[in-house]
Amino acid sequence: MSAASVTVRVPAKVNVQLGVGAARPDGFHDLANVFLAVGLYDEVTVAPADELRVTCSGPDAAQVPLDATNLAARAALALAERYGRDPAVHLHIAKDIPVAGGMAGGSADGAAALVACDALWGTHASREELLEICAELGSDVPFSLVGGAALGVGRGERLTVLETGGTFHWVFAMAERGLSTPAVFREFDRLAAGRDIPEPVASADLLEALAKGDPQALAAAVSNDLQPAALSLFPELADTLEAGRGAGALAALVSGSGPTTAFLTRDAETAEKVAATLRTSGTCRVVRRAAGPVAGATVV
Ligand SMILES: C[C@](O)(CO)[C@H](O)COP(=O)(O)OP(=O)(O)OC[C@H]1O[C@@H](n2ccc(N)nc2=O)[C@H](O)[C@@H]1O
Ligand SMILES: Nc1ncnc2c1ncn2[C@@H]1O[C@H](COP(=O)(O)OP(=O)(O)OP(=O)(O)O)[C@@H](O)[C@H]1O
Repeated sequence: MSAASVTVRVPAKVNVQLGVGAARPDGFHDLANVFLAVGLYDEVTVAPADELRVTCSGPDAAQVPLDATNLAARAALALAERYGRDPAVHLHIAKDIPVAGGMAGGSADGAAALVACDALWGTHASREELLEICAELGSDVPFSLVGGAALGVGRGERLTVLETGGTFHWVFAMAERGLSTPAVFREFDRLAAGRDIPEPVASADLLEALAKGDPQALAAAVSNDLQPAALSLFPELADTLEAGRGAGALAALVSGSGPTTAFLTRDAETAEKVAATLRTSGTCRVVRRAAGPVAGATVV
């Protein structure tokens, strides 16, 4: 690409707590969503072109839409509209984050494209403006911009940055097929029917474990209210969770809306052992290791 291109690197996320409230009148759910950015990355490169165009490379590229529904394209269009720019750019996504895996891959590309177009066009949008556009694009998009660790409330888009006292080592098992986020929330509603759903609140123990950088304490506090819904739609994930627990993970949970499963380990060596066991378990498609927190969308 020409010298006038800009590349932004953006991480995946895991939800260490996903507290879900009852469905709101607008169909969304109030959340207590504790995000941790982990070192699995997409890279979005933007360069001037004759028209808005999206391309994608990587093992899951065939599953990524290349039309105006792509979150990277939507981000470019949103920024162009706000600043009266011509949105004619080529956006290339080098995708390493699993697609429809509950790791905010599309959201990551939206945040990355926004930062890349802002740099390419010299629009110098403020952090607040960028976060506002991110929230319009999707509930997870603001966190992809910010990275690190954060509590998201409302739809998950209203963020408070959290302190972390160390690095946490994770293993991620990608499943044979994806799960649709709206379908998982719908299944949550079905399973919750007739029950009183309390307001979700962030766990004080969990926030303390993050602040201390204590993996054992974090493992005792992680939770995901969408996990029963994801397991209901994808029962085989229980075998993956069991294989990881058996291999020595401190905690095993579904990542966000799934179907990627996440395994928190004591240290990097244990992560390698858990990854090796999962790879031969026959319960998943691909196994990756990643540590977090890491920075959000960053120009490289
Ligand atoms: C499951 C999580 O990934 C956890 O971080 C997010 O809550 C989902 O974030 P996302 O993919 O950015 O979601 P959005 O694109 O905003 O919404 C997709 C769909 O998920 C459901 N949704 C999402 C967020 C939320 N707080 N309540 C919901 O019910 C809605 O059906 C919505 O139509
Ligand atoms: N840039 C993109 N990369 C991947 N999927 C995209 C992108 N833009 C739009 N999509 C659409 O979004 C759907 C969900 O993909 P994504 O990888 O974001 O899921 P996810 O990681 O489960 O999301 P989340 O964790 O935020 O709920 C895809 O099936 C695809 O149709």
